[in-house]
Amino acid sequence: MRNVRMRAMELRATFEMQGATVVEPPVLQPAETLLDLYGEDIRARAYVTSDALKGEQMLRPDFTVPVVQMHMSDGAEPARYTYAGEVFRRQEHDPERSSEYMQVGYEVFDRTDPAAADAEVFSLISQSVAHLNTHVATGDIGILMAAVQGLNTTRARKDALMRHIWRPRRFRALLDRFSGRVSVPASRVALLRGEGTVDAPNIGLRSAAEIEARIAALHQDAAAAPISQAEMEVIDALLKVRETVPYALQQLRDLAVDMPAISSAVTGLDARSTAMASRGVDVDNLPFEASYGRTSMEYYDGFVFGIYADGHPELPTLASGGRYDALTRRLGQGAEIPAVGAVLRPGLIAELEDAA
Ligand SMILES: N[C@@H](Cc1c[nH]c[nH+]1)C(=O)O
Repeated sequence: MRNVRMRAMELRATFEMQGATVVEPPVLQPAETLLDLYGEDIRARAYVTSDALKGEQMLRPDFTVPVVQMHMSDGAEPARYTYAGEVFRRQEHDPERSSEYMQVGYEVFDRTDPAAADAEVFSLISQSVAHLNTHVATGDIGILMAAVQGLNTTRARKDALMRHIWRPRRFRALLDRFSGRVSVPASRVALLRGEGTVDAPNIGLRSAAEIEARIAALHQDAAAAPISQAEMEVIDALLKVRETVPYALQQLRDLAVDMPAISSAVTGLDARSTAMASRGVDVDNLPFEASYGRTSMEYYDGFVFGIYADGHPELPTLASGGRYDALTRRLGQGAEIPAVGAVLRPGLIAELEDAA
């Protein structure tokens, strides 16, 4: 097989030719400040080690977070960056997958026209794999987030749903509970009635105050009205949207009539499709799934996409990416900038090229 590193450098050079600046974030990254930004899955899969002077360090699980941090501390605007190098993630559930592999990425920080930036990233990345047989999935986490934020329910319930957007089954279970579709477990009912409190020494990780706060939150939640049937129907319909972009847009516009909170996110999808079409993307046949992208990178909050090799369901994505506006805010110390990017996996690309 051809050298993966060389293939990675070639791919990076194509992004450099588009005007991106090459960056080389260190392999060792501060875990205490950065690890939380990835979310639960990556937090459990990062290689973390301690350093007496620098504190907990991790092998970078991706480039996006270090690049955002670098950009927010001293980047000029707008900016385009490219990089190539290894990332590290433990694969405890899937020994077939590598825990160390190369990525080549392209990241755009540009506040002028987010739809155009989405289209730019998508079309450049797609062009890099255009010679291979692939299929694409696209989605928009921002639509689901807007739907959750728009629910007529308590802040605490919305926060819980937002946290679990990334875990579709837990998300579903919460919705079922908040809407009264499933009844409250007997143990919870007993707890709320004040039964079952035992006079035991406090030996757990949580302090007595934390336990009391949690019980108070459960009482508040029990007193809240259920999420209405009508809202649940819109959410159910939204989660099922799986069409080509023009049909998906039609369905989403219909849903926005009943749930105006998603309107501006749907308008964003419309603008992106127009921007993609003007870059030559065949939008009429481009798949869109409202539930797509609820995966390991919890910093996405808008456009998401993945490109897969045809006939290789066992392989991870050849390319994937999305928008992460809120991440720039979290690392920006008051500043923020809309941002979007994606990575290619040169190792998989070279493997498929060799097989062709
Ligand atoms: N960093 C992401 C890919 C990405 C780059 N930019 C935006 N998303 C990953 O490793 O999966």
